[in-house]
Amino acid sequence: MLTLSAADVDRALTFPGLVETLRTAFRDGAVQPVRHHHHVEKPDTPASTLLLMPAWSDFMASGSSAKGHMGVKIVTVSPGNNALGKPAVMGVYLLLNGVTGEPEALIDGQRLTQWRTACASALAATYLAREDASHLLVIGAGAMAPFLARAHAAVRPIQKISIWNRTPANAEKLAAELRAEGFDAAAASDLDGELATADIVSSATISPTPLVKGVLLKPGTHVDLVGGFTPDLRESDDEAIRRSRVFVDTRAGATKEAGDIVQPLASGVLKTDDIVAELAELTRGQKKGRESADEITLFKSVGAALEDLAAGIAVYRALKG
Ligand SMILES: NC(=O)C1=CN([C@@H]2O[C@H](COP(=O)(O)OP(=O)(O)OC[C@H]3O[C@@H](n4cnc5c(N)ncnc54)[C@H](OP(=O)(O)O)[C@@H]3O)[C@@H](O)[C@H]2O)C=CC1
Repeated sequence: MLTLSAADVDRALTFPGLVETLRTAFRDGAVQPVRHHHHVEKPDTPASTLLLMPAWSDFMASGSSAKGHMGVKIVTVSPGNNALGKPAVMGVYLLLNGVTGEPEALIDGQRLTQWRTACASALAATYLAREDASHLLVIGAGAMAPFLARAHAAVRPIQKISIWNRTPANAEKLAAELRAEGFDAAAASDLDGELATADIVSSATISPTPLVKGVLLKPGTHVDLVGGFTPDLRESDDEAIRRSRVFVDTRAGATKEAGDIVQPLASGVLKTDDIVAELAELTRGQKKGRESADEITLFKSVGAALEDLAAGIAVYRALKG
């Protein structure tokens, strides 16, 4: 069995490559049971969330077990980690042979998650962001943020990246990292001003209260919400939902787990039928993404085990020798 580190994952993947891998994976589908979502209470730090995310190749649909894989991600989200200077998301991915169940690779789950989440957002942006989107606002400067910047820049002609973060010093640090990679990136202090001018707003925070205020968004904006992963977390307000055509990674996940969708559904601001499409429907051409230059589109992701399986297979194939 291969043991693959974050550096191995970085070596194996490219942003345009993984976007296309995920496009194929969502189009073809995989078996992905509802993930286990456990709340781990602790006396002296905020509760952790423990997620168990299995998926396997849809052997019955393909009619062949020859090329399949099974896999499971064990991932935790511990908001208290930020105060310790550590990222909230930790995890491992175990890839198994689809026929025999033999372990094939144990992959750094944190890094696999960063790549597949960012590329799922970029995949959505290929359907939902304006083709000429050039100003990206990233909200949050944690582990996900640089991956979201790189992934969006791989699918749209991004000229300028603004980064707003609760702790400004972390936004400055990320901006410097992205500038060293050749991006025109700068930390921003005026979130409202940035929301009013950005073409793509990509948010990956653990904020319990909305940061993306819908009233400020300009026509044509694409909003990419990555952060909120429980019904009580929320990155966008009701007005953002009201003004947008709303898309999700999976209806099953987003309508159950994402506060940005669950809360407006509960209050009646959003109806189930208002969710235009999930990624599988976009990739299969069953539903259309952006329909006009002026509409505001909003994509909410909570993550899907199929993304980990597809990314895990891509890493394994690239490195197995
Ligand atoms: N949709 C999906 O598939 C995935 C979603 N996620 C989610 O994305 C989010 C970010 O993940 P990641 O970058 O790995 O996490 P990190 O822990 O590395 O970063 C957390 C970020 O959130 C900010 N933040 C934390 N608390 C608040 C708050 N109360 N108000 C405003 N900002 C806050 C932090 O700011 P500061 O620098 O000030 O601490 C930091 O920018 C998490 O919620 C995670 O669960 C992650 C992976 C996959």
